[in-house]
Amino acid sequence: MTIAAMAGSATWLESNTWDRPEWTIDELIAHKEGRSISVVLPALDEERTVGSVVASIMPLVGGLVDEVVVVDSGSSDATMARAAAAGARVESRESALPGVTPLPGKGEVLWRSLATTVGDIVVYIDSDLVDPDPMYVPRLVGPLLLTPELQLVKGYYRRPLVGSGGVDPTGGGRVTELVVRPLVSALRPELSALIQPLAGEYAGTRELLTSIPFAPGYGVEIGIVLDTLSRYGMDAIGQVDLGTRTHRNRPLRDLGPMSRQIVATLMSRLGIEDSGSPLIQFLMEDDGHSVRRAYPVLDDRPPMRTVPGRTMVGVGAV
Ligand SMILES: O=c1ccn([C@@H]2O[C@H](COP(=O)(O)OP(=O)(O)O[C@H]3O[C@H](CO)[C@@H](O)[C@H](O)[C@H]3O)[C@@H](O)[C@H]2O)c(=O)[nH]1
Ligand SMILES: O=C(O)[C@H](O)COP(=O)(O)O
Repeated sequence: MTIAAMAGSATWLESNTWDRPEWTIDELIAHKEGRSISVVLPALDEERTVGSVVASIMPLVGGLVDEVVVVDSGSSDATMARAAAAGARVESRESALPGVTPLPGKGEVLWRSLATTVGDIVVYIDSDLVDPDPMYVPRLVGPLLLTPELQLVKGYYRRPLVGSGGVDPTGGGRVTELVVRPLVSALRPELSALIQPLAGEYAGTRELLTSIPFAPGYGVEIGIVLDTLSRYGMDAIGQVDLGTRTHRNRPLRDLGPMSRQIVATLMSRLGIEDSGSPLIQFLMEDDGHSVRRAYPVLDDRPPMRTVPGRTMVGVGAV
């Protein structure tokens, strides 16, 4: 933080951005003060990367981290076996929350993870990361452990885009830059200083995460950010520099449906009615085109603490 931040005259960007996180793991452990930390990886067909992401976190278990759980999203490949071999506890959607029929999507597994973990702080890490930095988790929990006002800490980073033309070192984050940040600046400008609102690497308090609804698909991250803002205000949100983050870049045709869902969730949080109409994609082929429709999901999962049988309060060390 800057001197202005420490003097109490800072903007949110100055006071709530940790741009040079240098805590040691031992320092962070000393600040746990009885709080437990769960790390959750959502995974759908990530057999190529999930093992190395788990392996980057396992050395923290028993010290800073209390449990590492991969929640599988219905994979048909060896994701669950690779995650278990790397040392994670692996849960299916059904085992994470028995008795509730699963919905498809990423938000669904993040929501279910709250029923099968106990940490006072929950850290989400995507499982498609390439060469993940072992300091992601320590950096994400640092602000939460040290700053009582915070409820949510998002990672931010440099984002390469790997394509047929090679690597563009800062070309990644296409949905973030072309859809989400422009909409945020139009509709919730106070969030404009949040560098990676869609980051899949973030940490929140159980108190926050169990008290808000979850969009079941790719709307989950923008939903969490907007709900945190409306319930707790900007002072409850922080962001921390994680360095460089490389992941599997999806083709443009997959990012349209993702964007359609994010727009629907964003509008619902702002009280703007969505038509519910699909995004219609015209996929050009050599001899014509095919048409694909992507419908947004407009219903949310309820706050986990309202689900029968789930009291969902922090229970201290695992
Ligand atoms: O139905 C799904 C889809 C994805 N995932 C997992 O979710 C993570 C991120 O999914 P991905 O399709 O790679 O998303 P990105 O293209 O990386 O999209 C960005 O934007 C999304 C929408 O905000 C966020 O969810 C992502 O974390 C963020 O990186 C990966 O571990 C996936 O295996 C699931 O578990 N279930
Ligand atoms: O966060 C995003 O904007 C999407 O995940 C797309 O990211 P990419 O352009 O780095 O693949």
